[in-house]
Amino acid sequence: MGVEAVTTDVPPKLSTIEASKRLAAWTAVDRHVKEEHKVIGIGSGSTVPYVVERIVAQGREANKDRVFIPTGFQSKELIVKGNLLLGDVDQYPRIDVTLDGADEVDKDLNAIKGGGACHLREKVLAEAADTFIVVADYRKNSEVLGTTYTAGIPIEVAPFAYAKVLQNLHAIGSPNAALRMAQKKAGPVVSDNGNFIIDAPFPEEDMKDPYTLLTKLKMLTGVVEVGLFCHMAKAAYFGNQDGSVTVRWLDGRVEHVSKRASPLVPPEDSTDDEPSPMPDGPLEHSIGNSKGAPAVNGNGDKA
Ligand SMILES: O=C(CO)[C@H](O)[C@H](O)COP(=O)(O)O
Repeated sequence: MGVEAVTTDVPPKLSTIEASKRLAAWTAVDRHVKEEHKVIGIGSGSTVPYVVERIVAQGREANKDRVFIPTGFQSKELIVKGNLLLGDVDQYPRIDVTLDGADEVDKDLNAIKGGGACHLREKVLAEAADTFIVVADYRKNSEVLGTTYTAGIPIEVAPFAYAKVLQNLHAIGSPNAALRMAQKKAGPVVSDNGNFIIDAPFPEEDMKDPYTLLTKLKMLTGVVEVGLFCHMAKAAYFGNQDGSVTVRWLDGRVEHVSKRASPLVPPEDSTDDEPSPMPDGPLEHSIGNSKGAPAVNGNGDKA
């Protein structure tokens, strides 16, 4: 039996930012979590609960023979509370699709991740997936990384090596790199893997070439993983304030899904669409890029 058509109950009123997160998450789930997908990676952060909410709404039948792989404590809880089957990447090193949040995404779909200190497991699940999809609100959609997320690049380090790595980071261009301290505990944040996190801000010139920076940081002995995800996501979905969704694809296309096509808009509301910054095409959304990319269908496959 196929994925059930999801009824769009009018959801509770949310703040604009929360509504944008939900919009991005629901649109991405509707397009990328298909009947044939049986192993699904679930990321971390405040957008991911909406991902799980939408997957649960596909119904018991759709989810009964699926297994869900978490990226940490939070997503494990979401999976368990959603009555979904919990699995581990040990058992399922190949994942059909992983959906995750991000702290910031640049125009080339590079992302900063690790604001929640989960980026080691997040990167493993992103890499293990045939398709990795990022979901976020409009504030995360940037030209260059480090524009809105200014805390620095999250770097997971072996506790034994943290002082040495900090010294290395100060020497290679991040003088303000610092150990992330816990809020309601004396001492550092400890990741789900028992490691420490360093936040390392770098100047814009480094952030413009995140792949080079990533390779440099990964070479430091004691670094376990770096919260720069380069060339990994197939697409990033950003929920906008006006109820539309901007989708950036890995090949450079930028798609605008109008409010009219949103899973959140009940049919009777579909005519009072606000003017869209980009024209609506015949597929209820428009695609544009400077390379004149071909039209795509709702899954991002060539139409
Ligand atoms: O990388 C992450 C955790 O390590 C999160 O995905 C990232 O921090 C985004 O979270 P949010 O959706 O709450 O902004």
